[in-house]
Amino acid sequence: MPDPTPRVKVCGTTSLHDALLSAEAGADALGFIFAPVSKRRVSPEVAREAGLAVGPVVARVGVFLNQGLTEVLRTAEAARVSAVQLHGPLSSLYVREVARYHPVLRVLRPADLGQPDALEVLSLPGVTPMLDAPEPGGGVPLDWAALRDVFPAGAWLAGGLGPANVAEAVRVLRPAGVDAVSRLEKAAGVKDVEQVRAFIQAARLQAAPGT
Ligand SMILES: O=C(O)c1ccccc1N[C@@H]1O[C@H](COP(=O)(O)O)[C@@H](O)[C@H]1O
Repeated sequence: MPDPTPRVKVCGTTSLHDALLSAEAGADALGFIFAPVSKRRVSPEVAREAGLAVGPVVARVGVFLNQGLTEVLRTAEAARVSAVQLHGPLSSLYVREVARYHPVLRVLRPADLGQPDALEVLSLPGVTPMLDAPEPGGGVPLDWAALRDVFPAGAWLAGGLGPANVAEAVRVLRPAGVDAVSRLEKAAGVKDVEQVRAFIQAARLQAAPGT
């Protein structure tokens, strides 16, 4: 039986200080956003330093939005991330190419489910789907009940998750992992330690047997 405890990713890490804060709070993965449009954008150099500091176990995920293949591969290498998260309307060929070099979290919107390209992505080795709202980093939750019958096995969940609602999301969809950013901040790109701790605890609470 698969482990019902979701992995927990804290995204939008922009400093060494916040990387250590999230790791000490128990995060399984840290997200580093390299999308130029993001108010949480971080340089590969800072991501690399922060990623090295959290030790061998915490995953470091480079987050990209509709960026060129060469840019993604070069940035991921420079930042020494352990996985890549891909947002945007990307072909399955592109996703497959990135997955030759890095484990991939491929972000899909609910409307993508059932589309031929999304189905192909779900079958690619080394690619894990993540369901997110149409506007990444927007803090808007998905309709979990509506997704219950179509949520892909082994998928991660993002979109407006925070300490107050993550346990319910986990209860409804049983995702393999959860990911959040905007509800864990005191300002854009700056973590709120209480929210980070509470998010990680709440995500794991509902996973206990019998709940
Ligand atoms: O947060 C951003 O600025 C961002 C920009 C570009 C791509 C992804 C981004 N964030 C991702 O958005 C989701 C959920 O965010 P939220 O919790 O709803 O605020 C998460 O996967 C982040 O990695």
